[in-house]
Amino acid sequence: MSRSGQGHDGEPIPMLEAADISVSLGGTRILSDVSLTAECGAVVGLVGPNGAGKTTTLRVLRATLSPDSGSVRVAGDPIDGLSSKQVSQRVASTPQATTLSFDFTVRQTVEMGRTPHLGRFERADSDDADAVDAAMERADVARFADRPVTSLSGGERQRVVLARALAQETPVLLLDEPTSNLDINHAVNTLELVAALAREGKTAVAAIHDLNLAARYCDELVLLADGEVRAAGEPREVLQSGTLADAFDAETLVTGQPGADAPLVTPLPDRESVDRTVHVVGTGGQAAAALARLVAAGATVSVGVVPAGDAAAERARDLDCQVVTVPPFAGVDGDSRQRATELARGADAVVVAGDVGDANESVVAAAERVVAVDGEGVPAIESPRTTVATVETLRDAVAGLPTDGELPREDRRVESREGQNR
Ligand SMILES: Nc1ncnc2c1ncn2[C@@H]1O[C@H](COP(=O)(O)OP(=O)(O)OP(=O)(O)O)[C@@H](O)[C@H]1O
Repeated sequence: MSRSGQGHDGEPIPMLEAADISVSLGGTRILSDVSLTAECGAVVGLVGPNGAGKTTTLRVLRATLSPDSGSVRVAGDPIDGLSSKQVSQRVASTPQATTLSFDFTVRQTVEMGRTPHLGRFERADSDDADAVDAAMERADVARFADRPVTSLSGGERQRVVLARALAQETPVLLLDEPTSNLDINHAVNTLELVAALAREGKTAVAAIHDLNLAARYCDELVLLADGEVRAAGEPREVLQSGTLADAFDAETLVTGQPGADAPLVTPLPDRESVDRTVHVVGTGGQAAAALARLVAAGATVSVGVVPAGDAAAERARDLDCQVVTVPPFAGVDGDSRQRATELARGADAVVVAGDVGDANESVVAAAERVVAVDGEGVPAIESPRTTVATVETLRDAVAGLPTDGELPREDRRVESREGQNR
């Protein structure tokens, strides 16, 4: 092993590196030119739909499957040049299905993790016992130590196989769906443990189905679909609606996780996209919620005038919408009002939500059609050009609008004033 951790050029050697891996099984191409790099101390998440090739990639990384082409290096050394014992001194893995069918106790099962450190027929010593105890403690299975593994629940067994991998004391951990059977508390604890192990210097590659847990706990993600890498990088770079639509064939809304610097992916029902341009006028949480719904529905959304830093302005920025902002407490200047008015005039509809403010009166007045989101601060406007909706029904209200205006502009102005005065 290249213990210095540095190559000849002074660059750090990745702890695990796969380059251009291709695999065919039963005559079918399963992986095509898959590459990934896990630096020392990193948690890399493998994400992607069922059948994408995550488990197959992990099998190649732990050398239980030889690729047709491509190479894997562990700490700089080609894995195919290592004996199986050497591989298991460097790489520990947990399988996807935890079928521990033999009637071993939890302790005996975790002790199996010490095998790569023992000579043939050599007995475990106190160092081994300490490693087993520590592993059981960290995976929260010490209290089951003397129970047969077959008596444990699926989630408890999953933690036992993690303990077995930890007892192996390898620099690399490969985890296939480590949280699939776990309740949310144990899922979070398990990934917190993986993150803590990484901070202590271990390198982990984990196949994780839950994109939000993956986003929160992985330094980097590799998105696989149809055996190919579709995106790789920091979670924020990888988890984007367009990329996810392509890989999962599903509509998602990507926003931010509360209390964490990580994206939040919300799957959305598979419905036809709303092909409308909408200008949102309003501030606060309700306007932010309205514009998120509209973006998720496929509408082209602009926002404003809105004070910079307002929830609606922040959400618009997150979702890459055109937004007209003014500095907080600065009032609306003529130029900003003019730009927002043009956006409203060019849109199929203006959606008013949350606190609209007097300064936006002319912006609303420029609208061909208005959808008022009923709620605190928004009057239930009634006029031929105005539809009232809730945030929940907003998508259908906008989808149902005609794209061609039917009302002459003079009428619109009158109705607008009526609407504003109530
Ligand atoms: N031995 C095999 N022979 C033929 N096809 C196989 C074999 N093993 C796996 N496959 C196929 O390879 C593809 C990738 O499987 P893999 O288990 O790597 O996907 P995955 O991303 O881990 O999926 P999941 O999220 O459902 O666990 C699947 O279509 C699977 O059916």
